[in-house]
Amino acid sequence: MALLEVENLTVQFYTEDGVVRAVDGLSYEIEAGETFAIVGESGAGKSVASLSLLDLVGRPGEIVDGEVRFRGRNVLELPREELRRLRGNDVAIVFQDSQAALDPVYTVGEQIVETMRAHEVASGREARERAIALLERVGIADAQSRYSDYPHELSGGIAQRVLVAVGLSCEPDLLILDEPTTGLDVTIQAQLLELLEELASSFETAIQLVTHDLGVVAECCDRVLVMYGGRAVERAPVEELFYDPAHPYTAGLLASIPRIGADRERLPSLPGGPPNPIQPPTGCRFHPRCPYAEEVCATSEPDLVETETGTAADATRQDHVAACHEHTGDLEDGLGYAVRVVDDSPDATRGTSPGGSSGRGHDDR
Ligand SMILES: Nc1ncnc2c1ncn2[C@@H]1O[C@H](COP(=O)(O)OP(=O)(O)OP(=O)(O)O)[C@@H](O)[C@H]1O
Repeated sequence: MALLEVENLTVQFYTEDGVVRAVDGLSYEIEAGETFAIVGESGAGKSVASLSLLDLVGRPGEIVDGEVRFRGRNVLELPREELRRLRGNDVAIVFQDSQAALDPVYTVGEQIVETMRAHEVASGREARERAIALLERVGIADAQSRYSDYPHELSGGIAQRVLVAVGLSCEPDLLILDEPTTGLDVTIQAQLLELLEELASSFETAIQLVTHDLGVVAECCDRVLVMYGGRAVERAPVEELFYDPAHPYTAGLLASIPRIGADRERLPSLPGGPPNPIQPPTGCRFHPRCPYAEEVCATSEPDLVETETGTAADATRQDHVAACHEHTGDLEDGLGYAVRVVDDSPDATRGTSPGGSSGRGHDDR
């Protein structure tokens, strides 16, 4: 049994303009200690999916279907008191806007100590000592004096680290980070990512990292789920996704990262914007933006299938799955992109050849 099992999660918002299906039949799993990324453009449903893990979707939203099992128990059916214990103790969420997430009237130390006290992890002097040790652990210099700082006295990078410390204060098994590096400068981003990697291995904490930035994913994740219009369009181990993207949307996301993909001009860029969430396109939701779309793409929605075999995927498999008619065998002309990733090391060039109805093959040049 995986640490977290999400099955057919479906979340709707009831708005004046109609029903928004923010998350639509999402399934995935996270193993203990694993770093798992959810990527996609703004509005793809990443944050709503994350909030759902702790049953935190408020009105006008509603989880209308699916299960979220943590250690085998459905979070969405837990009694209130158990759910409260789960939040923070077992699963912690760090939101994107760190300044807003910290309470302005409490010092950094008080916020960490209060979290420990509320979850009965530690109190009094012990909590204070542990809080200072945690601040040091997340790389904050002079932790002793930072302990007494108020949130407004912190820079963005430090505030983000403090939030990670708050998140880790109860030693959760799963830490959900929503856009943790947004708004930070590149150096601070790199430091934070390094820190997350280190924490994940030393605390054995699994991480669900939510981001729109595939560059961030490349730095520190084991597996990746790509979302588009509320649905999973691709899921793969991180290397596999970068070297052999199976969905044209993923290829488009990759094309926008500098450095990765020396032959970027051969990848399709992404014209247009995200789909209308109230009236998504028929068939494959990505088809209006897809350079390889054929008639079938507008009329029939592709299932999530294993890219090698074309057989139906389930949440449990660790391998490479995608929702594109190319992999169900229904696309006549195939995917015409090629990815050629040139590593820093001189002899580490790998790539994929252009797709076709015969399937995409490796092209180790
Ligand atoms: N409170 C709300 N009321 C109405 N619609 C909402 C609400 N919250 C989210 N949505 C809708 O749900 C969909 C998914 O939103 P979500 O915030 O999960 O996307 P996201 O992928 O996390 O994007 P971002 O990167 O911008 O945070 C969007 O269409 C959004 O408009």
